[in-house]
Amino acid sequence: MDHREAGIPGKSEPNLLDGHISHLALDIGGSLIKLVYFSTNDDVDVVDKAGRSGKESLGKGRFHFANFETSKINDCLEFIQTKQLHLGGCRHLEAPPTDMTIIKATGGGSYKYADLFIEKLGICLDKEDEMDCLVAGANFLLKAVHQEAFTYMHGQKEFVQIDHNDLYPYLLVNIGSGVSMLKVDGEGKFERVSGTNVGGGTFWGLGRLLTNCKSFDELLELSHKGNNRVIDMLVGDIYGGMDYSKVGLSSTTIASSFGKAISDNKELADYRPEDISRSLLRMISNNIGQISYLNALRFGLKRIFFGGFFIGGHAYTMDTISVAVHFWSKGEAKAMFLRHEGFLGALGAFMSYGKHGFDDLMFHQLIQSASLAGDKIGSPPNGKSSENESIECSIYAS
Ligand SMILES: Nc1ncnc2c1ncn2[C@@H]1O[C@H](COP(=O)(O)OP(=O)(O)O)[C@@H](O)[C@H]1O
Ligand SMILES: CC(C)(COP(=O)(O)O)[C@@H](O)C(=O)NCCC(=O)O
Repeated sequence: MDHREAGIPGKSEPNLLDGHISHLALDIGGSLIKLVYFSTNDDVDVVDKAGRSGKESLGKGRFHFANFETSKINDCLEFIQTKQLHLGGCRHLEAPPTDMTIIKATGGGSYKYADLFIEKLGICLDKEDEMDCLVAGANFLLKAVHQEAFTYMHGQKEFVQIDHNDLYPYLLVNIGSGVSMLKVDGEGKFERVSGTNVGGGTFWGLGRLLTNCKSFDELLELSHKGNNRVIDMLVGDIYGGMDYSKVGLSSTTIASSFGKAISDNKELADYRPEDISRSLLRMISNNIGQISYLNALRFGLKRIFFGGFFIGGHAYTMDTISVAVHFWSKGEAKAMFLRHEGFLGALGAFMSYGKHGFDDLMFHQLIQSASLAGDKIGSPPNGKSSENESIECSIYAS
């Protein structure tokens, strides 16, 4: 479990149980469950449509992020129970107090596990469409959070200044278990233009079988120490060490991922797991980068934002995707990454509280609260809460 919360430098961590958890939203995906919740100490007076007033826990506070493996859903239920996050669901002012708590949720698991949430926590999952949520989450982050988007190439990270008047259209590529590609034209205006079944689940699934790794983080760690050239067939391997310059292929370009394995006369056990992992990571990242660019080209899009937990802020993954986009677009298109890349769906589900019962929910005055170190921008690969991050903001109901 990776749990990121609070952490404004120089400020003390809030005791969440003392504070007020106002809302919880979930994204239950094929691999991971993502939680976003908002904590505040303020109570805000709200007036419902019939003119009745009541207290609603919106105000100045912060978003917190946590994630669990979907296969360990019971840990997630326990976390929600222990932190009493489910008490911060949405209950319409008109509703009698005995009514079941409603929690916004998205992802396939919001259907698959709906009964389990009712049974274990008495929570009714209010399902929101996954693609709607991804887009809402991405638009929110891009518009509201300072230094959210960045480019990453050859070890260089550069934050991208987002011009709110010139954000659309863009291509959103969400790399989860599988990959969805969406052309985004505005708030709630988008089309899912493509996807691929070769995604994060493929890396983890194939990698586990080929290396016997016990965790995703272990597999990723291996890739850092590997050399893909041991297994990949390069252009130079085919062309006697030379470039194939007539078509723009250098000798070091991968001609065929895993291609060396056909002629090496070796068994799986003869290859180092490190090299297998690196080759696999590169194959999948490169393929996604290429398909993304081709879709951007289809619609004349210059900007491609990548989300999803597969990226997880990992330098080598981002580098490979960026190089692929750069290579195929001849430098015309840019791959951009998001700091909260794994939480687009969950944030989008959170935003959807605004559609039901809190019509005028407005997100205001967002302040980035955490400074990030090194090249690890997203969740720590080992799943430990070594990096604290949250988004501090104010929410007003009016
Ligand atoms: N701790 C982890 N356990 C499993 N997969 C992880 C982990 N951290 C990152 N991943 C990667 O993230 C992918 C899931 O990304 P995510 O955006 O959460 O998709 P989904 O919504 O399908 O769960 C996995 O398939 C895997 O490649
Ligand atoms: C089915 C999904 C939308 C589910 O989302 P996920 O849990 O992978 O984040 C996604 O896995 C996907 O888009 N797969 C690719 C399917 C395809 O276009 O071939």
